[in-house]
Amino acid sequence: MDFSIPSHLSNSKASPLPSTFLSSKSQLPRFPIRHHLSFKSRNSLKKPPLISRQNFAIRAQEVSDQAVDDGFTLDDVPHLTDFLPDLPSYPNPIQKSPGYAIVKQTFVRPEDVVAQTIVVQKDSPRGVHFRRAGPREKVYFKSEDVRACIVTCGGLCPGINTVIREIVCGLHYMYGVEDILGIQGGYRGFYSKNTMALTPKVVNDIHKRGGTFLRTSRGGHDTQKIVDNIQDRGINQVYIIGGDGTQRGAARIYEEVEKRGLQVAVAGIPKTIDNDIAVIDKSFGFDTAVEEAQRAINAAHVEVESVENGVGIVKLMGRYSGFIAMFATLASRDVDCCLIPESPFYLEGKGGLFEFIEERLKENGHIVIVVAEGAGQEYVAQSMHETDEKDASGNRLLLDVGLWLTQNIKDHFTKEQKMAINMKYIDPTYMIRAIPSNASDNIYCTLLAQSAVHGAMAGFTGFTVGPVNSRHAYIPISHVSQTRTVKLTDRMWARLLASTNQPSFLNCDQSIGGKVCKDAIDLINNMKITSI
Ligand SMILES: Nc1ncnc2c1ncn2[C@@H]1O[C@H](COP(=O)(O)OP(=O)(O)OP(=O)(O)O)[C@@H](O)[C@H]1O
Ligand SMILES: O=P(O)(O)OC[C@H]1O[C@](O)(CO)[C@@H](O)[C@@H]1O
Ligand SMILES: [Mg+2]
Repeated sequence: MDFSIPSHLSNSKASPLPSTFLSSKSQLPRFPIRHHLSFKSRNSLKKPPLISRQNFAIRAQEVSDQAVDDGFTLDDVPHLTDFLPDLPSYPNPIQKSPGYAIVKQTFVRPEDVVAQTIVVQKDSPRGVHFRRAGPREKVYFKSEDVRACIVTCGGLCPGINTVIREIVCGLHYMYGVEDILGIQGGYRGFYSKNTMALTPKVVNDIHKRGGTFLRTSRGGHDTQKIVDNIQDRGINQVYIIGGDGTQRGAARIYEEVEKRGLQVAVAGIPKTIDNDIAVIDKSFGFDTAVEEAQRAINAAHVEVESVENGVGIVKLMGRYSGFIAMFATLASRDVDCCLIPESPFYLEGKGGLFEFIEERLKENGHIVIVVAEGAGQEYVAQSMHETDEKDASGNRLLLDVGLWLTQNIKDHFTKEQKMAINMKYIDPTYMIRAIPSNASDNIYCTLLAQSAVHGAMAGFTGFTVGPVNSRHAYIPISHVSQTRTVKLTDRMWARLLASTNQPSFLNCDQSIGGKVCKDAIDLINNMKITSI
């Protein structure tokens, strides 16, 4: 095992690091390293040696006294040697693979990190950084000893099959791994279904299909049973593709694996159609879904502009986050109003939706509204029989805001005999996620899969891979299991309002809309101003 300090770090002249990275005394990198203590078991484990890995020479505790006050933090991911300090390493076989043999810089430099915030001011602290993803000089598995498995959990998303395919091909063609198992039907598949052998031949065409080749499910996460099964089957690399819930489950698996001291690398690949995963730039399949949503919006627009007083409503996915609706609206320019879960709205009175619809109908003869499925749930609940139904994973089941909105608009205009309207309601929710990924998502999926494979082979564990400011990084799982929502105070929402010229629903004069407006204003006042 090579725990020595890389030569370029022990010699300041040869170091590629800027001088501020280096301590004048030791010439070691002065990175304060933040480990994820949310993985509680870390504390109880034996401390690794001072210089524990090939990549970063010293650990947080030891560098704290040397750390320069430039606010640089490495938000590090765990490594197998943290709890298996005597694990041997091997030269990375990738340098002999046909693809990489001629690459100029085959390996990611150990000190390469990715900044979480790239817009900074001259004097601002350097901030949080993540390890850059990619192949490392040393690996902690012999190819012939690897027994990998792949599991997909949660809802569908374009590109899952591409990720599966590229994990299999990446393991096989880059690292010569031949033993790869598919876990079928989500987490519960670990202990209730047979596995299937995955080879490049088996997965060759699957990226052309929507859905997941391995099938999926919600619920059924039993950490003990899953890790028992991993142990019984001799699996030592686990690739887990799924959303925020899945990543929380992956964190539990990692913790248990560490507790049992198993040489098992746990790698998460973030998947969600809602784009609600924190830290990463964007989730795969999101662009494909937004593109597919254009077809529904376009259909609504064609319908409503061909009739008198046409009102088109398109319901799109987005349980707690309105990213699909927001981006589909911005992309389309046929949408007059976009309603998302994060932005409260109201129907009646001044500044309300009815008033806006009437104005647009008078002005243009038609209107298109995009509504995210999670929008306005509290109002729907007031008029429908509220239930507290949850899916198998514990996610609240949503009431149908599309039908509710359609009915309320119809009632308003017909009952009050204001004007005869022509309502067209389109609900393409599942259609936008059940398709194969587009070209750019396919490439993105390939990068995610290959980065995950490099990370696991290099012995990293308890990590999720994803792009942060366009560079792929290894991110502690606990970060990405938080739900990201649209921030009304970010410029992107302002851009949408400027594009549609829809009401912001912040007029608090009316009694009917008053509570909702007040909530919205309170919400905005309590938000930190950020920008995109
Ligand atoms: N806190 C948790 N601990 C352990 N497992 C969890 C946790 N939350 C969710 N899971 C498991 O993760 C799997 C997927 O969760 P969920 O159905 O919420 O989908 P998701 O991964 O969030 O994807 P999406 O929301 O995009 O459909 C389920 O099998 C569920 O049991
Ligand atoms: O497949 P199901 O269980 O109907 O889930 C639908 C949900 O999954 C998502 O696509 C992803 O969380 C949501 O947008 C949607 O509410
Ligand atoms: Mg989720």
